Amino acid sequence: MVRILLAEDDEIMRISVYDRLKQFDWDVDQVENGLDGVKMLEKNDYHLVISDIRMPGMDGIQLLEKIKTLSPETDIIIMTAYGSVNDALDCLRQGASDYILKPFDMDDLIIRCNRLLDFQRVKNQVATLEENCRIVDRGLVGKAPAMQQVYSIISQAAPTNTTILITGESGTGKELAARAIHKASLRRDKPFVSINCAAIPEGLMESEMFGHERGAFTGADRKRKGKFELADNGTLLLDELGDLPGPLQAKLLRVLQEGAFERVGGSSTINVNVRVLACTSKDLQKEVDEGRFRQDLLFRLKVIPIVMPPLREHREDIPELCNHFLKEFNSPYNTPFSISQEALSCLETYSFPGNARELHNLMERASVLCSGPVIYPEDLPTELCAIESCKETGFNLAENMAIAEKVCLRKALNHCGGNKTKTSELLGISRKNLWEKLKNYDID
Ligand SMILES: Nc1ncnc2c1ncn2[C@@H]1O[C@H](COP(=O)(O)OP(=O)(O)OP(=O)(O)O)[C@@H](O)[C@H]1O
Repeated sequence: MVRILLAEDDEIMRISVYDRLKQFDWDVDQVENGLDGVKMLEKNDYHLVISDIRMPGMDGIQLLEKIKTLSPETDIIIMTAYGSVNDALDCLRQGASDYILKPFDMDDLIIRCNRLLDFQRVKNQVATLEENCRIVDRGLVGKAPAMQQVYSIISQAAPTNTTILITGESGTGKELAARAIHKASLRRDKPFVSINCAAIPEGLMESEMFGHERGAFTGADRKRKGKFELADNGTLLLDELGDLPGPLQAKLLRVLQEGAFERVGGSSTINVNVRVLACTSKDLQKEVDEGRFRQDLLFRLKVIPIVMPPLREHREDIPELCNHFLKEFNSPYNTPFSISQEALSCLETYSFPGNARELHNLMERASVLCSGPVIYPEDLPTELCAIESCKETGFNLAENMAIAEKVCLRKALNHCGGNKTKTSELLGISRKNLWEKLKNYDID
């Protein structure tokens, strides 16, 4: 529902604007001065503030400054008398969205309100679309059978409202899978909200999840919606669920069963329609056996389980993943980044304890350190290259020297932008000698 704050000291004016605004399906609060306006803004979220400039105590200009810090998303319409247009222009410069000269036609004010509210709606839609595009761009990649199994469960389960528990080692793409489920569900145009149960201190977790009323605890100077309310009609991802403190597990179970909860410090029951997805890299059955996790909650959550495979179990996806990750990084060369076969063979023998996230980070590092658009073994951490070079050559000195020579030639050539005359000068060898070496090592 649209929420509007009206600040005006002139009672007749205030009541007539209030009555007109109330004819719409808008929730309107009214105050007589800026100080009371600030108090209301600290407690509530407003789409729009309509404020007079001249008011006792705190005037409209000071109120405007406060709004810009307390609630930068809120639009402000300034009401001003004909003689103080310059003040109104100052307000526009300081971030007011519009002004209206008194006396005004109420319909004129309503048109201005609607224009700003429409613009807010469009801005929100654009933000949702951008977020969705970002998710599509960063979708799950991989064609290996282990990944196909994941896609198949996602496509069957996504259109339902069932709770899904996604498990797997760190970096295997659990959060991406959760986003993919939301994107493929009927809730795709509604919010996707996530909360990391491991990153928030235990004392704040309940308020993060369920919100709080004003004064619920020291420092709660305004009421606040929790993630469950923010995700209403959409999807809520409980990331690192294995770290959810015991008392909250009981409250979560109730929301999952009844769709209802109370804010911290509140007594009224709030009903929500939220699809819950949960991720964890912990073995929840073990957590149950050791008394840290509720068995009934685990049963409720794992109606449909998805297990993300570790990268070492779908190595065949490494080349596709590399190219997918490399697209993220802007190449300063004329061609986009790509990876050489030799670098791929280094990666294919590595165990990847950090899974696809580690591969992503390796590609980011390589894209910064490489001296051309192609990633070679020397752009990977030395441990990885060492594994590969020893695998191929053992400890034969001549063969290891040849690898070093090849790396040096390629780096020098890249450094000189492919210019062979400059490269031979840089290396201190003749152009003919360089040409022979390049041919010998099959370097273009
Ligand atoms: N199959 C995949 N396709 C594309 N990118 C992937 C894939 N798996 C993981 N990633 C990438 O790896 C990184 C980690 O992914 P994500 O955060 O989803 O993993 P996670 O399993 O939730 O990790 P954690 O348990 O540590 O939170 C991200 O950059 C993600 O884009």
